[in-house]
Amino acid sequence: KHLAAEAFLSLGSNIEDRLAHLKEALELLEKDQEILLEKISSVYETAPVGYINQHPFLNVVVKITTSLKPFALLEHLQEIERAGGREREIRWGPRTIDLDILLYNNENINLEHLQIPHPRMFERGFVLIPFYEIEPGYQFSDGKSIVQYIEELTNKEGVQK
Ligand SMILES: Nc1nc2nc(S)n(CCO)c2c(=O)[nH]1
Repeated sequence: KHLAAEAFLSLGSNIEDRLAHLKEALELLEKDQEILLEKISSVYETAPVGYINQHPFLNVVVKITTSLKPFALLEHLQEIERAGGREREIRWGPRTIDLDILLYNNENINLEHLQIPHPRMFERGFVLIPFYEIEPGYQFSDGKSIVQYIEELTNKEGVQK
């Protein structure tokens, strides 16, 4: 596998057998000839954000190396979501499995169907904490560390409560 790029993905599931859906998605990622799983975080149970009265999610963050370019990677992830039987009826509705691209090398992409870095990742504890677990020393292009983003989020949430 010629794996040129490094990327981070967030995986989440909040219906049926959540753990089985996560495992299935990880197996499909690993089976993909163009994706190599480098690191997988622990599984975190997290309160749903962005949508009310949903069931709690199970989330992980994974580090991959891949020969796929960003759009091709997005397509492969959408194929895994479909394979996981994702019901797209309700936007933000319950989902069997959700795969988001968080980062792709140091690239900045801002298109309608693809924004990298993921636009909401810095407000999501369910992304930042697992990310920190597998890559504590990550330096973002703005020079900030993952710890600084966690502190900012914690302070903000502190203020809100
Ligand atoms: N805790 C939690 N809340 C979420 N809200 C949305 S939308 N999602 C799907 C990810 O875009 C999640 C999630 O994965 N975990």
